[in-house]
Parts: sequence; C-alpha cells; structure tokens
Amino acid sequence: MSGMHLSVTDVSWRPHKRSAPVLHATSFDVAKGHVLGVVGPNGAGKSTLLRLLYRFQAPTTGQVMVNGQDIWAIPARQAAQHVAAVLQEQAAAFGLNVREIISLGRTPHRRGYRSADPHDLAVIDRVMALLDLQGLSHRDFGTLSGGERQRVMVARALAQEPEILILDEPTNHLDIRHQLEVLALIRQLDLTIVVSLHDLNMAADICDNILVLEDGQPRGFGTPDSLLTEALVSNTFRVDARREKLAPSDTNHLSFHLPS
Ligand SMILES: Nc1ncnc2c1ncn2[C@@H]1O[C@H](COP(=O)(O)OP(=O)(O)OP(=O)(O)O)[C@@H](O)[C@H]1O
Repeated sequence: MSGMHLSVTDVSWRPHKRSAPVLHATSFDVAKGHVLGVVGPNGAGKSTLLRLLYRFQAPTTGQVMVNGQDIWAIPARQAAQHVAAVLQEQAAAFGLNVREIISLGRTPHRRGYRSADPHDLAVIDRVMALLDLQGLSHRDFGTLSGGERQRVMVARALAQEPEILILDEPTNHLDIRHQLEVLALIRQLDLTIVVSLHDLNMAADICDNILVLEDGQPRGFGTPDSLLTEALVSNTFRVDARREKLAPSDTNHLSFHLPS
C-alpha cells in the first residue's frame, strides 16, 4: 500500500437547491502518506465533508482530486479501488460472518462473480491478523460488540487496498486499549488518511495537519501545535481551553472547562 495526493478545492454541499449550505466552500491538500484530522463541534459538517471525499455524495460546488483525477469523473468501482471509508453508522450485515464481511472489501477488485483468488485470500488473512480478528473469523457479525464491529469495518476498508482511507470517528465504541491500537495503526499505515475525531489530544497526537470546522465553515488548517491554540479551541467549542506542556514527553495537552 502507498498513499495518493488528495486535493480538495472549494467543495460545498447543500441538501436541496433552495436550502442553505451545510458545508461552505472548503479547500485543503493532503500530501501522499499524510494524516489529516477533521475536528469541530457536533453538527459542524465533518461527516458531510467526509461523504464528499469517499464519493458517497457529490459536492454542490468544487472538486475532489485524487492524484490529479476528479473522483466524480471516474466510475464508482474505480474510485473504490483508491478510496475506502470506515463510517460511524455501519449497516447491520446480519447473517454474514466476520471473514465474509472483510471479504466484501475485495469487491471493487473483482470482475463479475469470479471467486476469491490467492491474492484476495492473502489480503484478507493479512488484514485480519493486523486487526487481531482471527479468533472471530467465523462469528456472526450481528453478535459482535460495538468495538469488535469497528475493528472488522477497519479491516474491511483495508482489504480494499486503498491509497486513501477516510475514517469517521474510528475510536467510537472502542475501549482505551483498542482506541490506542487503532490510533497506532493509523500512524503506521502507509496511506493518505482523513480522519474525523472528537478527541483533540488524540487528533494532535496522530495528525500531520488539522482542519477545524464550525457551523459548516472552515475555521483553520495547519499543524496541531500551530493551529490548536487556547483561543481557537475555546472559541470554536465554546469552552475554556487550557494548553499545557506534559512532562517528560514535552507534548502539548489540552484540557477543557465550562466557562464560568
Ligand atoms: N441530508 C441532510 N439534510 C439536511 N441537513 C443535513 C443533511 N445532512 C446533514 N445535515 C445537517 O448538517 C449539519 C452537519 O452535519 P454533519 O453530520 O456533517 O455534522 P458532524 O460535524 O459530523 O456532527 P457530529 O459531530 O454530531 O457527528 C447538521 O446540522 C445536520 O443536521
């Protein structure tokens, strides 16, 4: 796997012709192999933006370019060979076991009804090992815990062998250990990644750049240390944010309080 350059220019989205935009014109670049974090309060437009990136919703204006190619100018199957997504709400795929769900990730690479070839099987084995899922291989997906399902959906996305991975709140449902594991995995993957996160300290830890959204408007883009100042975080999230250096790691840590 290796990443691709993602270039987003002036994308906006509105549900209907006459409604106000849910997402106003937003532009940014994600260099090959970099991780971009998208943060913002509830309803800021994070999931809306991500849906434009994985070709679920066409932007009302603007373009999403992957290695110089507009993803809306290529067939959906071809786009799915480059871009995979892990979403907040997963369709309940009851009746399929874990390995079968992960195998669905190979669909964009298959022709017609051809069965899995040795490469497909090797990819599926590899991602199951990566997400520590071999022990759950034959379990019905519907019987899994929220955290186990989340790991299966990350594995399915990786089985797509994408160059760009879009993750919408990937640590939802995960206990601390599995949160850290998924974040460590994100850091270690040789992919271009766009991830929405509510935890700003986690975002600062794993992201090369951060995009802040508020009320459907981009409020800032930059490295975590330069962007996530006390003033910007306090204003955007309507809290009192304090930033302190943690010893001995010498990293910035944000804490939050309700304004008095
Ligand atoms: N199809 C739609 N029709 C009308 N409004 C929509 C539609 N989709 C999203 N919205 C609205 O757009 C706003 C942004 O929603 P979005 O889900 O992108 O926010 P978010 O930042 O991901 O929020 P959260 O952190 O709560 O998941 C919300 O007010 C939402 O109700």
